[in-house]
Amino acid sequence: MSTELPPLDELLANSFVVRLPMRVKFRGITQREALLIKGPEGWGEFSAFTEYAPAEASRWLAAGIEAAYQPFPEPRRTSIPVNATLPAVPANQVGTVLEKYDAPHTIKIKVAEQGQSFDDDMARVAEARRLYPQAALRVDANMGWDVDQAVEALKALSEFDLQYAEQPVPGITGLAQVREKLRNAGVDLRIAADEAVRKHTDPLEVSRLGAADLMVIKAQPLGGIQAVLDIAEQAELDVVVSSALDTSVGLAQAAALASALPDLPFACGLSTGTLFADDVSHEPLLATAGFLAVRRVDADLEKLARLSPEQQRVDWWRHRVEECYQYLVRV
Ligand SMILES: O=C(O)CCC(=O)C1=CC=C[C@@H](O)[C@@H]1C(=O)O
Ligand SMILES: [Mg+2]
Repeated sequence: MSTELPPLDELLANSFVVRLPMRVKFRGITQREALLIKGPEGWGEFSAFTEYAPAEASRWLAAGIEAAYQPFPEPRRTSIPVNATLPAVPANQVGTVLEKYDAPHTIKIKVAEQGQSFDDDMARVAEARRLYPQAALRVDANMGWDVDQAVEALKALSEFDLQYAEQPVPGITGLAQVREKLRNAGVDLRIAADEAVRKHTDPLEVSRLGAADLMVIKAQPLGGIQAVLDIAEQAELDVVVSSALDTSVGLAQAAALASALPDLPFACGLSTGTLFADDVSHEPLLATAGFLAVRRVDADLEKLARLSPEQQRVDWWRHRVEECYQYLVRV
């Protein structure tokens, strides 16, 4: 990366910190912070989750720099099928949350949330199925189960006809075990790897070991469009592009990634703009009837000013850029 890195002071001079309010709690947060970079090719986003250490967060910075300084790749498609994302809300809120998405054909439902029970998951998925009988449903446990819990839970949830289950347990071997146990029990449910790809030192190990059926790939966590296209090319598994809960600027980069892949067999998790109550552009990247346009998104300066958090958070993000930049210089 070091040869392509712009000077740090140039990056900082063109950086803007925002905090977006969310309509509904997701991943334990109700406000999403991000640092946006204005570059010669357009806007880029750096929004590694605040608990991530610099080594991991630096890949997100590389992605933000790529978006601001490099053109997006030649698209193979101009519109991307996307899934609605349903946070781990109580069953009686499922309708209200999903109503915000325009005619979703695919819905990803969070399950195994800390502090909740398996009955909560069953009720949430049952309600989504009742309201959207034709939709493809998938679940994401974010590693919230152990192997036995996952097998039991997924056997029961399969009743609702699931497209796949994302990262039911931690690790790569755990995924392989869940997959095999489900097969042995006669449950033919695809397993997708997410954290086992984006948080692993080698994102391709899942594929090499055949531990899952699908790989979730994300532009920011994996270091940008080019890095992910390389991973996808080497992977022997189907890939699903997903968001990193980015603002519309980051979603545009993720949609550009999806637009450049040779095959796009599954709807992408890029409808998360709907989870925000406000965004960085007057033309946020939101799906229409389950499809997202492939286009650059420019942040609006008036919005950026209005969404700027207190100075202490601005300083924190700028310092984080400096720390992550040092990592990228060394790579
Ligand atoms: O894939 C989607 O439908 C939306 C994106 C999404 O679920 C996520 C975005 C950001 C952080 C992750 O915890 C989460 C995921 O696990 O896939
Ligand atoms: Mg996931």
